[in-house]
This record gives sequence, C-alpha cells and structure tokens, in this order.
Amino acid sequence: MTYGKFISIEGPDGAGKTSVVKALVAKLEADGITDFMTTREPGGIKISEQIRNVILDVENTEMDARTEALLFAAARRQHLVEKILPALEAGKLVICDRFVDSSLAYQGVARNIPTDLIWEINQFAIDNHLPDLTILIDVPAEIGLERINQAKGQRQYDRLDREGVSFHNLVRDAFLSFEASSDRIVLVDGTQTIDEITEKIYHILKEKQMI
Ligand SMILES: Nc1ncnc2c1ncn2[C@@H]1O[C@H](COP(=O)(O)OP(=O)(O)OP(=O)(O)O)[C@@H](O)[C@H]1O
Ligand SMILES: Cc1cn([C@H]2C[C@H](O)[C@@H](COP(=O)(O)O)O2)c(=O)[nH]c1=O
Repeated sequence: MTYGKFISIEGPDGAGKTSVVKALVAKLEADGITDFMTTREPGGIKISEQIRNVILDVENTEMDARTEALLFAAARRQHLVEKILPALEAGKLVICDRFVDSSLAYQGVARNIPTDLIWEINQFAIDNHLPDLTILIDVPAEIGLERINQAKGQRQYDRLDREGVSFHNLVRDAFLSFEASSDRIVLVDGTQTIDEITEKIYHILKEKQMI
C-alpha cells in the first residue's frame, strides 16, 4: 500500500476555503476519484471539535494568546494521530482545511508571538508531519471580511472573525511571506469565482501528481 498524500488549504478568513473544498470534492467524485478524505482544523474529530468550541467561543474574550496557540496545537495533535495519519497510512489523499501555517500566521505573526516559539509547540504536535502540498487561497482582508459579514447567520461568526481589519491584514501578509519562501506552498488568487479557483486547484493537484 502506498502512503497517501497530504494537502492543506490555507488562507485568510473568508478566502473561500470551505466552499472550494466542497466544490473540489464534487469534481474529484465526478472524475471517479474516491480514495480521499476531507477534514478541517481546528476540529475534524470529537476532541478537536470540543477544543475548537473553546477557542472560537465569542464569550472567551479573556483568552491569553499563548493559551490560544497551545489549544490550536493540542487540537492539531489529536486530529493528526486520530484521523490524518491513519488515512495517510491507508493510502488516502487527505485534504485539510487549514493546518500548521494558520498557527504561524494567526498566533505567530498576527498575535505577535515569536514564530519560532509557535513552530516549536507545533513541531511537538506534528512531529515533522507537514503537508506535501499547501494551497494558499489569497484574498485582501477587506474582501474576506466583507464575505464573512454577508454570510452572518449562515455560518458561525467566531471570536477570530471579530478581530479588526489590521489583524486580518497581518494574517494575509504572513501567508504571502510564507508562500514566497516555501516550495511547498502554491498561491491561488481567491478573488476569482469558486469554480475558477476549484479548476486552478484541480490543475495544480494533477500537475503535482497528487491525483
Ligand atoms: N470566490 C468567492 N467569490 C464570492 N464569494 C465567495 C467566494 N468564496 C467564498 N465566498 C463566500 O464567502 C463566504 C465565506 O466562504 P467560506 O466559508 O468558503 O470561506 P473560508 O475561507 O472557509 O472562511 P473561514 O476561514 O473564515 O471559515 C461564504 O458565504 C461564501 O459563499
Ligand atoms: C487552524 C487554525 C485556525 N485559526 C483560526 C482561523 C479562523 O479564524 C478560525 C477557525 O477557522 P475556520 O477556517 O473559520 O474554520 O481559527 C488560527 O488562528 N490558528 C490555527 O492554527
């Protein structure tokens, strides 16, 4: 049995990750590709979804930035060992909505915790299991926030969504700087339609022999 491939989808809030993952699933299935699994962070399994609820609860305004970083890393550890690694060991393609780059961007750059510390706690959590490929869906913070505002009522409007535009600009710039210095990360313009973004990603997956 060949080991599976691990793909993460990253980007600022409202970039369209969840919508694109859904469209990608439909496209993969239409093409007869079924040996894949989608999941998300924080969450994906019971314990990590419970941690997600604590992190994103709008009532938890007193949460310390390092506590937040540790909770994301803890959720990631459990998700990795309970769901991602078994799927990879079974030879599946794993598509994960957010992974470690989100912690580096949000808790590291935007919350101003040194990124080497964020990397250390996450390395403890992931033990070198980085994605084979990361797709960065990029949108200006204002566009992402506007989309989330428009979608209020249809999706959770969480504690991090409520951060101001300057926080979300820091997140976006962080992702772009990671992409500029990593061969693992491929940039896709998130201001296109969901169908166009999905087509681009599908093409990248083929080109990189992920499918
Ligand atoms: N390319 C797009 N063009 C127009 N609207 C979009 C696009 N992508 C997503 N949207 C809309 O923006 C809103 C947020 O999309 P979605 O939940 O997919 O983003 P996300 O990146 O997963 O956000 P978050 O990280 O905050 O959960 C939804 O209402 C969705 O329909
Ligand atoms: C994995 C991860 C996520 N976040 C932030 C990013 C979002 O604002 C929320 C929840 O994610 P979703 O895409 O809306 O489902 O959490 C983060 O700050 N650090 C992380 O590691």
